[in-house]
Amino acid sequence: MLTITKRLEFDAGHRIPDHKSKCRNLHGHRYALEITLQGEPIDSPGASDNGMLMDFSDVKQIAMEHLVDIWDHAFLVYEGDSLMQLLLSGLPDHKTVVVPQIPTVENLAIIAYQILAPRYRQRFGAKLQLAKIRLYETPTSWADYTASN
Ligand SMILES: Nc1nc2c(c(=O)[nH]1)N=C([C@H](O)[C@H](O)COP(=O)(O)OP(=O)(O)OP(=O)(O)O)CN2
Ligand SMILES: [Zn+2]
Repeated sequence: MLTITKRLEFDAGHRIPDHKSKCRNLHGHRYALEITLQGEPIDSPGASDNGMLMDFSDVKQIAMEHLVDIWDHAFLVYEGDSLMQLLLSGLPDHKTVVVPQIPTVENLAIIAYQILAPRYRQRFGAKLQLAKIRLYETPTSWADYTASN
């Protein structure tokens, strides 16, 4: 099995509304997103991406367009966190992203996978698949979400 991994970083705010301790407070993280793709090297002599699963710049471009540019410097708020949504809606031009689950690193890794998997599939077909998303919330805390197949 052959995989490649591209790492991107972004900053975002969140809170975990029911948390027993400090994470119920508004705070932010420098998240690191590692995108792992599985497939076979392209065999197309003379092509720019010959010998690659996918050009790392294309891996990055897709993730930036569909996820990282949207989440970077945003506040990620759970759709059930109505108090927080009310507060954020009062801030003019605030960058808020409503997510369908509580924004733990586990749930954000799953959401990132669900957003990105079809994008890579659309551009590069069935020969390539998004095998894993690893999302670091802090340098010592992360979640992995792996394709089930
Ligand atoms: N399983 C999870 N546990 C926690 C999550 C989470 O998303 N999933 N999130 C938080 C907080 O949001 C925050 O990330 C604190 O995490 P923690 O690793 O405790 O951060 P610290 O900086 O305090 O950790 P160090 O041990 O100092 O590196 C809490 N738990
Ligand atoms: Zn946190």
